[in-house]
Amino acid sequence: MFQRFFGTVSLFSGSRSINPLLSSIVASRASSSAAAKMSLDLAKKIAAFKAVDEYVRDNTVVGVGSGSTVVYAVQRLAERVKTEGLKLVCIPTSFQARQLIIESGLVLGDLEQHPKIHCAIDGADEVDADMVLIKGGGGCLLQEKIVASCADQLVVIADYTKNSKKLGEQYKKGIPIEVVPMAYVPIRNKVAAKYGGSLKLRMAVAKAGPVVTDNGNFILDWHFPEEKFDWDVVNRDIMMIPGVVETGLFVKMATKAYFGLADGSVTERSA
Ligand SMILES: O=C(CO)[C@H](O)[C@H](O)COP(=O)(O)O
Repeated sequence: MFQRFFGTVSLFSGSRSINPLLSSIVASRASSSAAAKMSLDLAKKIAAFKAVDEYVRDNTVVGVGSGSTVVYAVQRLAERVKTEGLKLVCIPTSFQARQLIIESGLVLGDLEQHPKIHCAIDGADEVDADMVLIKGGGGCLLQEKIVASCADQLVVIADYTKNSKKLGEQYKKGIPIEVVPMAYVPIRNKVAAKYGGSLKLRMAVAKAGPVVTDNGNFILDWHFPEEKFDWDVVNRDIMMIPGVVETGLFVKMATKAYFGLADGSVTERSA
């Protein structure tokens, strides 16, 4: 059947001849996935630009989140500093954020000098109808939550794939839980026994073994069962287990969320 459709294609035999029909299918798949990525990137960018334009004021301390959407927020911050002469101090939430701040020529600060942040701008893996967030897909949840907790306002920037009615509807990788390495097995067992589902130790991609966070810890991704949870209670419960450092559940923290859409517009949700 394969041969009838594609002719005697030699993809698997090492010959250089590729059937024109097959190569056009491959090319069109590649171009549609490139188009999808472009539309997601545009969605991230417009959400990030809008958040920076609407929330960042002169002479303020700004928390800088982590992830691919935050790259656009930093780009806009740097543009506004240059064109409007804004005086900002930027507090990073990760090694990545620190590098972005430095490379963009923004002023780098820390919580020792600036324990009070006016506005933190950060991405999210999912935002539900009550503005509960899953964060930590990029493994930076601990510092992100610390910075958010010091901010008057936490503004979320995201593309349309992060907008959900209920957690788990869009984001399928579970709730990240940062744990002290020696405790990952008992924590895994305790969370599963109390709430069900399964917890997976997050493994590194370009290194053998587990992901090690910026703080030297491991991450368990909790694939929770499909039921109605009170996330505030769940978050508190998990935080009580010895060895848990932080969860990626951000409950009652976000002030505002901006979702960039594929058509170039932005929708908003407020707490
Ligand atoms: O929580 C995070 C990192 O720990 C990120 O904010 C989250 O993963 C979203 O990232 P992106 O903007 O790349 O979609």
